[in-house]
Amino acid sequence: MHPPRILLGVNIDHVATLRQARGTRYPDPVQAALLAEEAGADGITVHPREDGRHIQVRDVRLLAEVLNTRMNLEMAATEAMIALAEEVRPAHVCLVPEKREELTTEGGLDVAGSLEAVSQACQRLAAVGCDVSLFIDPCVEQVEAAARAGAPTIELHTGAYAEARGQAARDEHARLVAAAEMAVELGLVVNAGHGLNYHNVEAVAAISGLHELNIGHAIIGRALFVGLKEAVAEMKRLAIAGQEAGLLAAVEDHEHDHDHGADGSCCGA
Ligand SMILES: CC(=O)[C@@H](O)[C@H](O)COP(=O)(O)O
Ligand SMILES: NCC(=O)COP(=O)(O)O
Repeated sequence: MHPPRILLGVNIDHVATLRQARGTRYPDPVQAALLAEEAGADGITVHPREDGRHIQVRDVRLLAEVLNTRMNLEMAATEAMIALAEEVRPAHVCLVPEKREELTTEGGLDVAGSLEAVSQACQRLAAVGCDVSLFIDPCVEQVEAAARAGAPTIELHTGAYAEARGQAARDEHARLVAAAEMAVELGLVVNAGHGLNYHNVEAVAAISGLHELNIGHAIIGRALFVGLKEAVAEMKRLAIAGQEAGLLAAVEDHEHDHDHGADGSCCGA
């Protein structure tokens, strides 16, 4: 059976980065979100940081009123952010680690090391109807902890894969494959994101069991040259093409195993 088409969540943080750089009223991330939806975005992701460097609380409140798809609110599990989520009740909340001095999210949430606190945050958010996801590194320990914390969804941090080259990139890809496989076995919904771009997205979309990719920086960067709608549509085409290629490769592997025996012996002719 063909799995559901992979979804694309568009992160619009960096539209707000440009606005905040001058303290102007433009470009407005809310306008960007509506255009991204028109171009085929399946959801809109925002990450209001504690230091207010891009997305503002005003943006989150307005988006909650006007979005036609779903909001994925990425946030640190602080009291202030949980209160905001309880107020606006986004469809999805993704809990992420946050450091003021970081340029961008450096690693995944240490769910294994803070199981009690993460479980409590998950319960509070689920109580107001949010589907909670945990942004974690692709490692077995964190995937298992996410399942124990009671989150229905994880988002695998693809940053290390995106930054690696050559054999290191293949190794990081293999970690993502293994983490996704384990998460699916544990009954989790599996998303992925961070640092994905027009060159590396297909290999990630090809990973079996992925539900959604969340992509921002590369799309907003490309939008400068081709327009936001085209940038979103192009990314969506690549994600779907990647998923199709992954499915085809899985069928070919299966046929190869059938013809040759899973142990390599030949049983075809
Ligand atoms: C959690 C994550 O991977 C992204 O949302 C990322 O944090 C985008 O926001 P920044 O660019 O502010 O890191
Ligand atoms: N969670 C990842 C995300 O929302 C987008 O990250 P990036 O594409 O801006 O690196």
